Amino acid sequence: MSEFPLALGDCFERIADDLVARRWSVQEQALSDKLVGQLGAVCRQLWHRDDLTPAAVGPAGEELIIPSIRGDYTRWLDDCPPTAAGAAFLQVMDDLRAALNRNLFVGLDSFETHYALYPPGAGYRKHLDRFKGSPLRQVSVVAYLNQAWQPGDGGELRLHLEEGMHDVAPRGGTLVVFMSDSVVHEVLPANRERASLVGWFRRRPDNPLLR
Ligand SMILES: O=C(O)CCC(=O)C(=O)O
Ligand SMILES: [Fe+2]
Repeated sequence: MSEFPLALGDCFERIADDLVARRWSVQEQALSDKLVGQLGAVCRQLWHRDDLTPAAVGPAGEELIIPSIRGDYTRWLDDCPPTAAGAAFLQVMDDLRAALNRNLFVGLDSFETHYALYPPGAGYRKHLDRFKGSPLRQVSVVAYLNQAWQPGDGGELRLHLEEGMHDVAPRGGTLVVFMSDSVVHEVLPANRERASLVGWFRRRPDNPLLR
């Protein structure tokens, strides 16, 4: 049994069902307080030690840093000193990947993830996560690391859906999962530091069915 159990045991099946039915899923309290506390502490420590770098927009080779479009600071988990919490998060994501492959028949074979910190006032304008420079991204995941997030703190993830807009508060433990190629979304500015782990499940480059 992991040191960091998931709070909700059946959460992966519900995520898979939601993705089939409507391409997005929000699961509150999916990660335990302990795991959120430790991952959040790592993210904030990286931030306060100046170990996060301004995130760029645009395709590979043509990246630009434009804080009015995207104001977060990031670092790949793979590029951080290993921690038990980071390993536990990767294990949870691997279990989710297996559940999605079982239920959606999508050959997801790898996962990339970075810590992200939005300073107060920073956001990320409307975008899709799959674009020319990252054609292999299939499914996006955001795990929020903000304990005691209050209504009025801002920082919502706004999903732009056919049925209208849907805002998600970045409360610690909430997991948001959506199809990278079709769910347009944006991050609204917050009044306080907003920490998360953002990741993407990728497909094998050679699967013609998934193009
Ligand atoms: O932090 C979020 O709520 C979403 C972040 C995002 O859209 C991204 O990094 O691509
Ligand atoms: Fe995004």
